[in-house]
Formats: sequence, structure tokens, C-alpha cells
Amino acid sequence: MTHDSHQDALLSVNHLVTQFPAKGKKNITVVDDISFDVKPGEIVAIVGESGSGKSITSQSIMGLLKSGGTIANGEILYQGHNLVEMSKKERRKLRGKEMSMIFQEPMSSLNPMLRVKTQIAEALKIHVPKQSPKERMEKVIELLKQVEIPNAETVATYFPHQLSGGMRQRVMIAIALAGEPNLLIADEPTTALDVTTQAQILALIKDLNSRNGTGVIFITHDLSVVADIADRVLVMYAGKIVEEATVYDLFENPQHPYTMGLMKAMPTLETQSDLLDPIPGNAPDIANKPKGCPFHPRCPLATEKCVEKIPELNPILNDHSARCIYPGKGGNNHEQ
Ligand SMILES: Nc1ncnc2c1ncn2[C@@H]1O[C@H](COP(=O)(O)OP(=O)(O)OP(=O)(O)O)[C@@H](O)[C@H]1O
Repeated sequence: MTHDSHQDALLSVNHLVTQFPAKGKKNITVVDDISFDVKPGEIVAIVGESGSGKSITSQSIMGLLKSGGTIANGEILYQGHNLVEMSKKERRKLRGKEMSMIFQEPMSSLNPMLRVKTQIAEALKIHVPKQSPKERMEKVIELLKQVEIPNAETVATYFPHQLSGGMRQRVMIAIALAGEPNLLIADEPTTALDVTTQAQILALIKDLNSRNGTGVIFITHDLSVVADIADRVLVMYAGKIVEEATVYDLFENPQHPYTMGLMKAMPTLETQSDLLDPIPGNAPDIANKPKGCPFHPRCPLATEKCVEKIPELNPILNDHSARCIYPGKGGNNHEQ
């Protein structure tokens, strides 16, 4: 697919390729030529099994790649500026103020030695340096209230270990919001939480997004979460986008057999867990992908054609594309 960066996009990722070095071998391509836009106020979900490249995509955008990971190709335009060409210092300036990230395990990002109020105040200090201590503390309490923490004045004095997982995640969101970012990347933010707390955090992110117009990239392996939060969905498999659609179209009219497989494996209130139908086999080792369509060894539709070459991400309908030569053919065997 040719992807033209759109003028109105907050973020425009074009042909992004991210690689890691491998000892004595060719670099490993973990994110393989992906393109997508995030508009202001839009929630874009990236969904896929573990190892599909979701987190490396978000780390590429944030400029937080580790272990020698590099962007080998493509551009990441934030409000029209190419982040790939910026210095580390310029990228650091954007983090927090323009774009923030929240992670699955807030304990690893919070400082266990500092009180909640000190950590939020530090985030504020970077972005609003000329604030009196009193004004700053008022803002800390306001942020804690914004993320619906009860007894904000008391909780502000707590250390992270005194909080539940859900409360810690709220504190992380408050820190992320301190700089009033235009873009929030949430990487599996609710995975470690129980179902009720998960629903509350999702509602909070959605509410902040509609109130402040924050663009959100929401990363998850759980398709059922996507239905609750996203406007648009990218399905990733082995480093590539295999389907892209509005959330409504994806659930109403899925086109890629991998997306359909994820749906069959998705628990709902009606399905009993013993009736779930997981996708057979495992996601491929990214350093040793199968030839052709990387999903073909697990695909109920696969024919020899699927081994020949990897299909393009072809448009199906408006704003709906799929990387499959048998799109929309359901989980039944393909008739040749
Ligand atoms: N430092 C690294 N060196 C080599 N390969 C790496 C490195 N970090 C990640 N990878 C590979 O990149 C692939 C994608 O990882 P990524 O963390 O983006 O997946 P993910 O879809 O976010 O899954 P998860 O939910 O498990 O984090 C994985 O197959 C992983 O093995």
C-alpha cells in the first residue's frame, strides 16, 4: 500500500523499519515497513500476539529503543517534524511535553523512594518551570483528582508501595498528563489489573482523550479491550500490519484470517472458556520468519500461493485494508 502522510495527522508513521543487531548474522527486522496515522483526538489500537512488534513500534516513536535497536528506514512525522532525524536532546524535549507513555507495570517506572506528590511535581517542574511550590502542589492535587484518585490530598503523601496496582496506574497516568501531551502511548496499561479496575482505567483514558483531545496509541494483545476504547485498529503479525480498519468495521467485517482467529479466541460474556478456539501453533520467531505470508503455517485458508510471496496491504473498503490474498473468506477452508 502507498501511504501518504496526511496533513491533518498528529503523528504520521511512514514505512517504519526497526532492526536489532544479531551476533554474526544479518540484522533482525522487528518492525517491517509499517505506516499509519494518528489524528488529534483519535484512539488508535495496535493489537497482536506477543512478539508481533507492538512495543518496539511504540519505543521507536518515543525514541526509547534499547539494545542497539535502530530505525533502519522510514519516517515518523510528529506535527510534520521527522522524529527520526532529531537529536537525542531534541527528542528528550518532546517526551512528556508533547508525547508521553504509560506502561503495563507502573512499579517499574515509579520511583519507590519518592512520595507520589514529589514524582508528579517533578514531572510538572520540567514542563512548567516557573510555578511557585504552592501552585505546583495545587496542580498535583488537581491531576490526582483528574485521574479519579479518592482522597487525593492523602494519597499524594503515599509511597508507591502503599498503593494498589490500579492506583499506581492512575498515578502513572497523572504523571503522563502533567505535561499536557498531545500524544499518549499506552502500552498494555491494563493487562496487570483485575477486570473492574481495567474497565475504570479504560474509561479514564477515553474520558481524558475526549476532554483534552489527546491522540492515543493503545497497545494490547487483547482484542476485547480494543472494542471498548479504539476508534481505529491496526492488527500486527510478525512485524507487519496485516489488517487496518475502524473498530466497527473490524468487528463487523474482519478480513484477515489472523484477525478472525483472534476473534474466535476472544472470551465474551456469553462464551464459556472451554468453547474458545485459540489459533493453532505459535507466532513465528521474528528472526526466522516463514517464507511468503508469515501467517500461512497457522492459516486455515493457506494454499501454495501463500508461500510464494507476502501479500500487499490491499484496500478492501474505505479505510479498511488487509494483507491477504483471500480476504474475508472466514475460517473455512478456501475453495480452489
Ligand atoms: N533487543 C532485542 N534484540 C533482538 N530482538 C528483539 C529485541 N527486543 C525485542 N526483540 C524482538 O522483537 C519482537 C517484537 O517485540 P515487541 O516487544 O515489540 O513485541 P510485542 O508485540 O510488544 O510483544 P509483547 O506484548 O510480548 O511485548 C520480538 O520477537 C522480540 O523477540
